[in-house]
Amino acid sequence: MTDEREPKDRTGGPIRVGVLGARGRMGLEVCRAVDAAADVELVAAVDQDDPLSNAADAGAQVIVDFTTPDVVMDNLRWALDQGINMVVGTSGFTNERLDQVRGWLADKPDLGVVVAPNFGIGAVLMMQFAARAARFFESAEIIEQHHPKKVDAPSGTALHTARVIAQARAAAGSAPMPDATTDEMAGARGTSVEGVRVHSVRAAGLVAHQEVLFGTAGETLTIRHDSFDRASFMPGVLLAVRSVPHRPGLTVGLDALLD
Ligand SMILES: NC(=O)C1=CN([C@@H]2O[C@H](COP(=O)(O)OP(=O)(O)OC[C@H]3O[C@@H](n4cnc5c(N)ncnc54)[C@H](OP(=O)(O)O)[C@@H]3O)[C@@H](O)[C@H]2O)C=CC1
Ligand SMILES: O=C(O)C1=N[C@H](C(=O)O)C[C@H](O)C1
Repeated sequence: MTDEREPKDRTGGPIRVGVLGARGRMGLEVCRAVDAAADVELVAAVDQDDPLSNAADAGAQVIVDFTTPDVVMDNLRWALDQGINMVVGTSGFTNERLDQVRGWLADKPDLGVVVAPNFGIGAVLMMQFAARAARFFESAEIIEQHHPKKVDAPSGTALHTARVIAQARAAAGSAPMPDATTDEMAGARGTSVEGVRVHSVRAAGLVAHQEVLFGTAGETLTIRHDSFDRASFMPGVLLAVRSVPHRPGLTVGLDALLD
């Protein structure tokens, strides 16, 4: 996936990349990864209080956003208005937000946006395996674990996983999950995302981890993914940066890029 023979931009030069959230945990790692790859070039590193126009002025062809859920939609709108493709890792994407992005793209047929809840290849596979397993089990619960500086809960990955499990169960006509709880302290059963219970753990020492627990008569299946280092996300980010100039419209998740 980091093959340097990948197509570069249409002029044959390196793809010019701007990073938003460039001084954050992910942004710093993305700047390093872009610097280290021969077929992409870091032209702008923008963080809080820097003008977004730095990225457009530097001629960015792709903007990578790892900021916060409260500013990412404004960043997206701005980049599309500037005619710049976007790769978005920032969490907070509801179905409504995705529809809004599709609406913005409707009159920009040459532009592409990739929104990926998780750029870790193992995490993408974990979500695919969970979707495949969903129809075979009566019960499914998600336990996500992250570092305590994470601002959102549940994680974007957990929300996406819950949605794909719910879709697979609906398509299979699965019955509601068994759960006789009637006496519950608030939060004890996590939160329900489209009928799938999600539990969020925050603890020092963690990076990004998720278990999907399936159960049915006499057996359970646990699918677990661990990111121990943010380097785990970089092959996926670079894959999206290389792909997005050739993928008009909205791509959600890395699945289509890995086929
Ligand atoms: N899809 C994936 O694979 C992954 C997604 N994420 C997601 O990425 C996001 C960022 O995570 P993380 O790097 O840990 O968070 P950080 O808080 O470390 O980084 C966010 C950075 O964005 C900056 N920022 C805030 N507002 C703006 C703005 N308007 N313009 C430019 N920069 C801005 C922040 O500045 P300041 O601190 O000064 O406010 C900070 O430097 C989160 O939503 C997280 O869930 C994280 C890992 C992987
Ligand atoms: O904030 C993080 O760290 C992460 N955020 C993403 C999410 O919300 O799922 C991806 C990964 O879990 C790391």
